[in-house]
Amino acid sequence: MKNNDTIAAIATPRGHGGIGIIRISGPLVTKVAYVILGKIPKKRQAEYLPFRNKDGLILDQGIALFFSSPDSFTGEDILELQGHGGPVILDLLLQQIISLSGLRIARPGEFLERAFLNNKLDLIQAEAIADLIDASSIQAARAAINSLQGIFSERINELVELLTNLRVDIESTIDFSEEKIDLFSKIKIESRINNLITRIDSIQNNANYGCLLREGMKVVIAGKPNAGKSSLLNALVGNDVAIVTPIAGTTRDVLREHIYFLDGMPLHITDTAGLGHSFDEVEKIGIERARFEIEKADHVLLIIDSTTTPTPIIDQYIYWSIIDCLPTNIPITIIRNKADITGEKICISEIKGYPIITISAKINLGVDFLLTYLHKIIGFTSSTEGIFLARRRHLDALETAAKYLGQCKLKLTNYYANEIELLAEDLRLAQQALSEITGEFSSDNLIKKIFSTFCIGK
Ligand SMILES: Nc1nc2c(c(=O)[nH]1)N(C=O)[C@@H](CNc1ccc(C(=O)N[C@@H](CCC(=O)O)C(=O)O)cc1)CN2
Repeated sequence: MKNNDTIAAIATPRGHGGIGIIRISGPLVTKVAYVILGKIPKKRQAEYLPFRNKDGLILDQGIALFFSSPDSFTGEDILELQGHGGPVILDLLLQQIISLSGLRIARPGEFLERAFLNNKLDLIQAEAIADLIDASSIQAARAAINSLQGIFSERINELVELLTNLRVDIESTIDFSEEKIDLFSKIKIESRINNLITRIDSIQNNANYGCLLREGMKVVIAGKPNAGKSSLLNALVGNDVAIVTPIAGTTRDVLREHIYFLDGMPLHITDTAGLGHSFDEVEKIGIERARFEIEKADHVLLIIDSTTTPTPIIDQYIYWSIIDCLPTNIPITIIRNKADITGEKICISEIKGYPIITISAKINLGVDFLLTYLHKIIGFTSSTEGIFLARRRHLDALETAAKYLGQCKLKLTNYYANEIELLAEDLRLAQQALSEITGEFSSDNLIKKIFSTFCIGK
């Protein structure tokens, strides 16, 4: 797809800074250079020049950089005007540029979109740039760099190539035989499908990990009023973010979530209203919201006041009445709080398959132990070696591809020899799902949607 219009935008954040950059991309870049600089700068060489308006008035004095098509970030002609970083001066310069006919302000992500459409990078790499900019930890940034360098794309492309070869072989069988596979071919195809399944499984593991690094995990603290939910939140995030009082029901509404970085992975911790039975209208709304939060959780920390429940076994009623009203598919860890009062040892035990950790949130006893435990159950390490950042969209596509490969294998195992074209169809659908990850076969709508979430000037 060729773009005829030339786009311009301020590429640096708004505000006062040392340097501010305006980037222009498209066929009219040389015209802009003549108007603003009076010349076309030498390719890929920084030149210190006055930036003028149409009447020759100097607006700023800075560095100009010219990249000629196709050797540029977008693949088009690009001019960068690196001036002083003040909003007034940059706006004035940008106004001058877009007042030239054929020029307009770029949409968010449009430079990257053009780079993608001109095959400078694939969709994974474009997304990795956005994720690199938005990275909230060193580990997430490293993983984004890995994706940007093509580690993820390479693994998808390898898989697509193996799939294509297998499809070609199977489809030629359809063409030339009587749609039957002999036993020898069947075994060979089966081993090739198994190889694909193993590979996709390993990519899925890596991508799950990368997605966790990007999105983090949602941990919800739940429990009866006054069990110490807010104290636990404070102990975990390390400052007094929630109001803690000994009056039951202080947390009337769900508090905003707080982020704690566990080896670079964001833990989104939400403290909820007490899960008691309240007759107070305001508190009832809080409890409803708490349930809503719990349903979206990856992990629930169900906190119990150990002073009112001397041993977990005795007070089964309290545990199970709460657990019974929680969704069954979300892992729950029971936290026995207030060990400073009961003098209980910091430990981990288990009841009916639920892990129980004894702590004192108030005096910060066992909180590190709890974090180490969370760390372990997530299976998270701080190493980003070979880890690439992934998005939910990638996980969904990988799952679809894995589903079709699984179906294909099943059909082959059951040896529906006369359904060989169905095998080929499964492989085609698996390949299509994978190609959507890199953007090779993505719909225009999906591509527009992805790029529109990027920032202006990117
Ligand atoms: N001043 C400035 N700094 C920047 C960018 C930019 O656009 N301008 N970038 C923007 O995001 C990033 C760097 N990304 C870039 C990617 C490709 C090319 C480029 O010129 N590619 C050519 C030539 C490659 C080569 O010589 O090896 C090409 O792909 O053909 C430039 C910058 C970060 N820093």
